[in-house]
Amino acid sequence: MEFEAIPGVGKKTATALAELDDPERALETGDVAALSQAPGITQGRAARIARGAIRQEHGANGEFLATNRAGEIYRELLSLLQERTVTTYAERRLETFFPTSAESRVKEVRTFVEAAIEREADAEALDALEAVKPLDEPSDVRVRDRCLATTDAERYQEATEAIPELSVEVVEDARGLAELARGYSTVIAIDEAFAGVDVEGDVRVNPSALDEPVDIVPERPLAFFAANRDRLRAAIRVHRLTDLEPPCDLDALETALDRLDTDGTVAGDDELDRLSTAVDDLDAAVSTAESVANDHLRQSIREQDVTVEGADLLSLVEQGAGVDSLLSRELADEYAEAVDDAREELIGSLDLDSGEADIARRTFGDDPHFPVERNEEAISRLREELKTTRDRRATRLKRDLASELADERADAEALVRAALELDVELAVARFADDFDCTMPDFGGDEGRVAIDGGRSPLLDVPIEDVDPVDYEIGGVALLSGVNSGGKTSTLDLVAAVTILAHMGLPVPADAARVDRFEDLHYHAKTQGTLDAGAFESTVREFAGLATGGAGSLVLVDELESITEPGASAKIIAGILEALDENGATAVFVSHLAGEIRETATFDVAVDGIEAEGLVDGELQVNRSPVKDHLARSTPELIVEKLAGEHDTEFYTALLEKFE
Ligand SMILES: Nc1ncnc2c1ncn2[C@@H]1O[C@H](COP(=O)(O)OP(=O)(O)OP(=O)(O)O)[C@@H](O)[C@H]1O
Repeated sequence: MEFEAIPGVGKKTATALAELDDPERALETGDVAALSQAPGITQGRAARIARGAIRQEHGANGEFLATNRAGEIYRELLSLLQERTVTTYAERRLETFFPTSAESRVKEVRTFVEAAIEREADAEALDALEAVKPLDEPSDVRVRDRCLATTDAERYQEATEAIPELSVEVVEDARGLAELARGYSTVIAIDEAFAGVDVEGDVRVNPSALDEPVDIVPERPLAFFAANRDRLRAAIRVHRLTDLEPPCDLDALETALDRLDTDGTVAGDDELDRLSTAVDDLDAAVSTAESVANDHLRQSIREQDVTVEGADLLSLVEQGAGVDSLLSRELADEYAEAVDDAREELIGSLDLDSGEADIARRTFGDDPHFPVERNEEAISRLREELKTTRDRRATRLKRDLASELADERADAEALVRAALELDVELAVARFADDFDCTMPDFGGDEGRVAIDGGRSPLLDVPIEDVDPVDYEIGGVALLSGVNSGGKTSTLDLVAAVTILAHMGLPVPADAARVDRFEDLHYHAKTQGTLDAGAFESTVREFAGLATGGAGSLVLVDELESITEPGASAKIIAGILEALDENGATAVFVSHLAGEIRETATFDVAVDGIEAEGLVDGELQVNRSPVKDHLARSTPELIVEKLAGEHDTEFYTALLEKFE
């Protein structure tokens, strides 16, 4: 894939993307988490890149949102979707949904939505989602007791890139390897030429080492899984709590994670724990055993009546023998018992196996002595034996777990990706549910929008208080109506439904048909009369639309305030004529509908939002515009109300002026 062909992707970003494992997949699926793994790319930037890639793939190059107000409505809708996400991933991923006239893209999102709106999740699943984050690659794994060695500069470069966790050393020959072996516990020579060399120390020749990184650095998968343990556990929980199909055996992955400590070492192995404790407690255990023997012996001596015949005593004294020979002669059994006790104490407290116990027994010799003394040499041997067995076991466990986890890596990534994508789906599902949405009929080419029971999610009233609106547009129309009757809100509703439909998303209505438009021009109400310059640029803007607006949906709110009413009506009539001629679809909200209709050279349709009457001085409005009907205005209704209440000629005369 030519990354630089993606809109918004320059040389630097293209190089960063190329560093990813599978950038094509990430771009195609809008996987902002994977894209943001590329150096220097944030999740926000990743969303923009993914959007560019989707545009390119579907030929969706034109900007659908042609005006500021259209862009604002899109952003408000996007926020409503984003508010319903739990993860930052889903928030950013939703930014890859945009309105477009490209049918294939709309179809693609509609397929996604069909599955998404079936999704359900309870509070517990949403809570589990909180802890799901894109997986992180720990960058600080350094292994200092092992190194790679080569004689070749190119191989050196290759090795530093393939295995950055280890130092790579350049040597001249086998002697260089021997020197390295003095500084590192293990040296791995990666050149074929070293095959068969015999060097002192742990020097291994492995020309294919760079292709087997897990064997060389089991710390890599261990560090990866240790760093991501909580995220993976959360993703496992999400799968268990929802109907997501897991990509792997969840129990097996969980068990493997349980065997891993946060620092990347293996946990939960009883034998390794036994050996580690034995090494740590050895000195203390020997001291205790020694005391046991001495206490025992002291007690025996104290309780013993030793009778020595005079001749024997004489011979002992003459030989210069010490009390030890007396001990050996008279208390041999007691001594043996005391030493036995000490040995059993040592073996028992350190929980030694039979081989280790044989060495441990030598800690206390059979020759009687008082006090009983330990044999330092035997203790050293026992310590060495325990340490070697412990380290060997730790290495083996590490390797086994590393290779098991390395095999699980792709599944683990898929697991987290699925959980994060679920959050995107759930946000769409909840949006659809909260606003009672339906999938619109999309794709006709008659320039029509028909909304049945539409409820604008952008209104300033709670959704349950929104009056449903029916409105159908096609061709060019004026929308008249009472003050605060809901004209602007109707334009907002048409814009929102059109934008959502062009995003491929469900719309807040009982039913809707939205034809395909090239773009949406929505002009918000102009605030106050414009000065000459601003007036000129507004007219110019509409001139562009009037000539090139075929296929556009044009929504304009009260353009009349750009200049004085008489001139405004003429200008609006002229714009409508041009739009009508080139086949655009347009709705212009105006209080001058009557004047514009009279000025226009074609039969412009006028729809109206009308008050059904006044109840307690409050307007009762039918929010759905009535077709081909110039709505009565608010002042007229007030006069009508006064005329009804007071039977005076003044009010009747005023009322007649409106007829
Ligand atoms: N469908 C609806 N359901 C409930 N309330 C609505 C609806 N439409 C509009 N409203 C309420 O009426 C208020 C006025 O609506 P809006 O601004 O759209 O009227 P307008 O006809 O454009 O007013 P103006 O003539 O002043 O420009 C809104 O702020 C909202 O509170």
